[in-house]
Amino acid sequence: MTTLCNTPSEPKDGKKLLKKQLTRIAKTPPVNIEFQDLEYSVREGGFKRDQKNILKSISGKFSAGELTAILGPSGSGKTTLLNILAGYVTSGVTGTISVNGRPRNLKQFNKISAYIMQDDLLPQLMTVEELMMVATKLKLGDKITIENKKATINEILSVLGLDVCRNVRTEALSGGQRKRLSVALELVNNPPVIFLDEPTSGLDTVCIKQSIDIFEVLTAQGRTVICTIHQPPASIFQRFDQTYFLANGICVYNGSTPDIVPHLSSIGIVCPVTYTPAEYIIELVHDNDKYANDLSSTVQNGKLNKRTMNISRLISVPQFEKDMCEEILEKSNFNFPTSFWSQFYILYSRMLLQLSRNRTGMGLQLFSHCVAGGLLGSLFFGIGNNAEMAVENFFFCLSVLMFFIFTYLMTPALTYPSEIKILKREYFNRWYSLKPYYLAVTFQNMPLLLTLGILIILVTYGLSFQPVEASRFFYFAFAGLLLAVATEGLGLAVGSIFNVGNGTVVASSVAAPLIILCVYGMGYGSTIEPHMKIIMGISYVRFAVVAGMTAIFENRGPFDCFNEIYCYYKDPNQTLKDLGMLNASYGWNMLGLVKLIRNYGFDFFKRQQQGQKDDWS
Ligand SMILES: Nc1ncnc2c1ncn2[C@@H]1O[C@H](COP(=O)(O)OP(=O)(O)OP(=O)(O)O)[C@@H](O)[C@H]1O
Repeated sequence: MTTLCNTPSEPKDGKKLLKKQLTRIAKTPPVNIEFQDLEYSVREGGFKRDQKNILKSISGKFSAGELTAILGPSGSGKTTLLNILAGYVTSGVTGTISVNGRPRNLKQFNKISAYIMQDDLLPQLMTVEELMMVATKLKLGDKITIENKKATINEILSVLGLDVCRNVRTEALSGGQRKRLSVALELVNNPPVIFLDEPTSGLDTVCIKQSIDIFEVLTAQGRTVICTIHQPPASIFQRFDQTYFLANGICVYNGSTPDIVPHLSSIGIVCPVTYTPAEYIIELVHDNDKYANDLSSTVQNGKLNKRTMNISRLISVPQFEKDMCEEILEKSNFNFPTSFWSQFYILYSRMLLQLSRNRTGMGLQLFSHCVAGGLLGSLFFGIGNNAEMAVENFFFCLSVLMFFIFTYLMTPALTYPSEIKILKREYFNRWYSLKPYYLAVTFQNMPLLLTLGILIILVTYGLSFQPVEASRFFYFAFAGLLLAVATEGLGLAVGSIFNVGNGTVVASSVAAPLIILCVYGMGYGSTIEPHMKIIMGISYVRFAVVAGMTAIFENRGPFDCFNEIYCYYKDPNQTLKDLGMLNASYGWNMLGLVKLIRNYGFDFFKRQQQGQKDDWS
């Protein structure tokens, strides 16, 4: 069966027999989405002075029980329309969007809809079943028993044809399996509305057919399934109940798929027999505003729906009377099904599992710490009690802390940008709130950071012959580890805001002034200008260096002098004085460091929230 322009399409009567059903998650209220005079514009160009209209006063309605395709040439605004309907983009949008006849309440709507984005980014190093279990635990909450959760997972995996790869890790899945897994993860809490951006891109025809089979199953159970799609093959195109065509931000067709050819004929456009209607419309309107405008006026830019038959797959929804549907939607409050600590526990366990499986990453970190430890230990070997090496002793302290800065600033700045996409998808689809995620991400690297941090401090402290006093070692190690934690927070902040390329530049540009400010006044510490002291307070590295130096130098006996006639740095306080660190308080500097950790972490957290708000509230 094909849907070339001269062949009739397969009728949609809602009675098509489905091979597999989702019985455990089948109940869902019908949700109809209507939009009127939707406009979206962005500012672009130098100084963002030019206004670009991406969607131009389009209207339309997508109903429950209908599989809808949004089609159009590249750049016509398909993804933009989906982003707006899903609530992912809200700023710069005008017009009305209503859900079941009422203005869309975005918080409620987010709760009842799922948005599967084009980048099917999935957490690495986890199997299909493990990911499904995480999604089920987060989305179904503690009230559902583990047996029920497992049964739900089994059913979804079976219907989506993923049971054969349930123990396969995500990086080994094929493109089609990854896309289906993205759908499976969102299905566990049975969203009545599913948006899919290009769910078939990069798949072969067999995989596309499998995906459409699944969408048909979901639609027939009362869901509203809307997906953007590039030129679909004939056999796929005819399986969509409704098509919404865009060209350059306007709607050129809105109606049932089988009605396209008669509609074109009625306005004098004869679709060649070798084309599918989708291909032909795209070719007609591509770079041809006249055709696009003419076609758009025939459907009043989406206000008119061209359909001559009932295309809904729903025969009736006996279990959901109208009032009941509204009640279900009303009750969709903003609460998460799991508590704060459950979310933290589930997310933290997932992060630890991923970390523990990243053997290469752990091996590299261990290697870099061992190499750096050996290098620093041999460079500063035996200087710890030598008065002539007092300045080198300061460099020793500085070098160990610099190692922490570069290691823990660059690693998250480079690795976090890909994580942030997973966070955006999961948070947008209401898997969890940001606070437990932030807490989990802050603590995720802690076990490794503490182990490797103590290792390098132990090696360098020992090889440089620093005082063998447990308290001094503890204070020095504590300053170094706290600096590493603060720096990792800063690295996360950079990684969450910038992509890898920009993040690298920003991270090194941030580190440079912090280090310059930290060593300012070296050698003339007692004469540092008051305003510079204030500016130096910005550098949290300075707090750690002062705390580290105080830990090693304060309240200790004189250094060994090999030249008895002139031994300037015999008194440890002389070094501290020349560095401007005499009488500095270890406690206050550590407190300053803790405060900055809190601020950097908080900024990161705020940035996440702000970013999400910009996008959809
Ligand atoms: N934030 C933005 N700033 C500037 N231009 C934008 C922005 N968002 C979208 N656009 C532009 O709007 C147009 C429509 O983009 P959109 O991604 O919706 O197209 P599309 O139909 O999904 O394309 P494709 O099929 O190639 O994915 C494009 O020209 C795009 O460059």
